[in-house]
Amino acid sequence: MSALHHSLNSLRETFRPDQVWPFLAPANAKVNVDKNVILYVEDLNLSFDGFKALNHLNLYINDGELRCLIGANGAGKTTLMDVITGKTQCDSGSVFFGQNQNLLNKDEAEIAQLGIGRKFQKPTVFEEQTVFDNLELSLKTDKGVLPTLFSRLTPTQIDRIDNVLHIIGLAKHRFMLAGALSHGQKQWLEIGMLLVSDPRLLLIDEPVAGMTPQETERTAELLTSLAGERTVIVVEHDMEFVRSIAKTVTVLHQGSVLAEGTMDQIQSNKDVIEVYLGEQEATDDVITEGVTL
Ligand SMILES: Nc1ncnc2c1ncn2[C@@H]1O[C@H](COP(=O)(O)OP(=O)(O)OP(=O)(O)O)[C@@H](O)[C@H]1O
Repeated sequence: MSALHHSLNSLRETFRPDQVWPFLAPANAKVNVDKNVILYVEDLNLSFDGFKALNHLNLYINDGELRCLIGANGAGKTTLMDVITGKTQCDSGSVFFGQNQNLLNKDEAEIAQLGIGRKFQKPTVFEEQTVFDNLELSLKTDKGVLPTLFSRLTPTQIDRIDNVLHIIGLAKHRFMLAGALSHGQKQWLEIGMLLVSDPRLLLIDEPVAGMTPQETERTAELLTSLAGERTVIVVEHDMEFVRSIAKTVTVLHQGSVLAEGTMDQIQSNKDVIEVYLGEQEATDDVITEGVTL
């Protein structure tokens, strides 16, 4: 890059509107986590034609934790994520991001801008674009940054993408077309596409479905490394994977929290055993050690 380009980029960065006028900056700086809780879900209810998908659900997530959310099909996991991210409206209850941000009066875009990123189960990367371009596109369409789709990347933005490429382990593949990546690598790229906007809270749906054992192991490392600085909620059916990453597990059942604790506590929990024994008996599965979820 020429010296002139470099100076122009620095100037552009210095006078970026959101840096000159703080009210244009991404709102995630304004989340109050003084009490160390980043997500408060209280007495949440949602019925579909009389069927209670969410039923007096209470959930508290600490800032920086990695929480796993498990439960049988239809337990309400996706519906809960939909309400948190503004995709679906609840009937009653409250959802706060930090102590001060009421998510129920915000739309999907505002919630994303506050610093909540969601990754759905299926990767939706742009297959015809390179790994780097996918990340660049995400950065430029990040609603926290003013529209810059056709402008050059600033040095800060390039650094941010480089940093994300290293975090997701795709630095060597930056010029590869996303379509040529393995399934696992596509999932990591999509996590990277969230990371470029520096979210505070990541909601990740079934990250290891369809992955090889090696990819699963790498994903466990990745998600574990993301927690701390960020908060991560993972919805997952693969219990071995959950055991490998989770400190605290929340079990949902019929739209409510059935149990919460370490994986060992969950597997020996009376209510969990009762519910899952019933379901296991119905499907004639064999339970070998504690309860198989
Ligand atoms: N838009 C909708 N209209 C009607 N019923 C719905 C709707 N969305 C969800 N449901 C129902 O609400 C219940 C909870 O569904 P949800 O998808 O949240 O479960 P889940 O725990 O995510 O299950 P899975 O593990 O299969 O993804 C299910 O019985 C589902 O059929």
